[in-house]
Amino acid sequence: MSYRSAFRADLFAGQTHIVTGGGSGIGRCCAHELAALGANVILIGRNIERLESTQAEIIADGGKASYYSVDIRQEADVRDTVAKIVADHGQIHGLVNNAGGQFPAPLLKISKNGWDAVVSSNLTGGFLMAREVMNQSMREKGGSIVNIIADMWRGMPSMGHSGAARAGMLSFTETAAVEWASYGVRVNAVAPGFIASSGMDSYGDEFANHVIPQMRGTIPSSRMGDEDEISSVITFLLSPAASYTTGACICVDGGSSLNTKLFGLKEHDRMPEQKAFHRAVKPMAVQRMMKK
Ligand SMILES: CCC/C=C/C(=O)SCCNC(=O)CCNC(=O)[C@H](O)C(C)(C)COP(=O)([O-])OP(=O)([O-])OC[C@H]1O[C@@H](n2cnc3c(N)ncnc32)[C@H](O)[C@@H]1OP(=O)([O-])[O-]
Ligand SMILES: NC(=O)C1=CN([C@@H]2O[C@H](COP(=O)(O)OP(=O)(O)OC[C@H]3O[C@@H](n4cnc5c(N)ncnc54)[C@H](OP(=O)(O)O)[C@@H]3O)[C@@H](O)[C@H]2O)C=CC1
Repeated sequence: MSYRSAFRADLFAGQTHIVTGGGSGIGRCCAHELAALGANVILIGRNIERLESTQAEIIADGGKASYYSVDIRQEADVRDTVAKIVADHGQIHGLVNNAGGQFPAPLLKISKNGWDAVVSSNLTGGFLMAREVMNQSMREKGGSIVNIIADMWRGMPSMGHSGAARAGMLSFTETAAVEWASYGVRVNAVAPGFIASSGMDSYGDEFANHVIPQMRGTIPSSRMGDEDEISSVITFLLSPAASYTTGACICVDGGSSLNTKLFGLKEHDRMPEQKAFHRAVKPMAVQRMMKK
């Protein structure tokens, strides 16, 4: 198995975990990590080619993976797909609600359809997946759900539709954690900061050449995160190490959500040796996945 996880190799042996958006970026990386830890991984997304290719990579690495193509915004399709997954694989132990995305635009340039497309991708879709997994497996057998949100604290300028949806997803996480605790189901969230994922490449040249360098200057850790740094926290939350953790949100952002925009740390505030130190240090010290 080529994915070098920080966790014990048989952590999820005999378990089935669903990763939405598992064909690319953070979801693909997480699918690799869960498979390397023994899980039977179910990949969900719309683009069959990407799902097929991630499945093939995992199988080539000696892991178990299947995929189901579905748009998480379509209620009946989500219900039928979860039913198929349960029929094919039995109990669902974990759900990673990672699928989502948005387009950069100021509020005044967002049409109703644009708003709805983003809110349904990042809020309604996650709710539908969680409700169906709960109704069709977890309410009988327990499980763990991890919702991926974003750094939307104090607003998300230029991505206001996404910020509103992610804030909603955090509230959903907290409500579900309370309502579903007595079923043995834990529900937590992970809020990534700026992660150098394949998804980040989808916003065009202006974003890559101007917005990303500007954002990088506001990150106390002086670098963007890597996909595996999100995946390891998802893995922790799915695992028994987090058995008393529910309704929590872990920010995985190199400190960026704490850096005040007014008088906060900027790139030019750092001493040259501090910059070099921060760039050199990455806790796990290995780049486990190639970005795709
Ligand atoms: C700081 C970074 C933090 C976060 C990083 C990440 O998340 S990383 C990576 C995460 N990955 C990604 O973000 C992946 C990339 N993102 C996506 O795939 C899309 O943003 C999506 C999720 C909305 C797709 O939804 P969909 O296929 O249903 O969309 P559709 O094409 O059917 O259009 C529906 C409506 O939206 C409108 N509209 C669409 N684009 C733009 C635009 N640029 N401008 C203005 N409007 C736009 C479109 O015109 C239409 O409205 P209309 O004309 O009928 O009034
Ligand atoms: N990278 C970053 O810095 C950050 C990322 N995030 C969030 O993390 C998650 C993963 O992002 P990342 O890996 O970077 O980006 P990607 O664009 O690579 O991943 C998004 C995935 O979601 C899937 N998806 C999107 N909409 C749907 C849908 N309606 N139904 C089913 N699948 C869908 C896509 O697959 P397909 O197109 O095949 O359907 C794709 O695999 C996203 O929710 C993202 O917004 C949050 C904060 C920061």
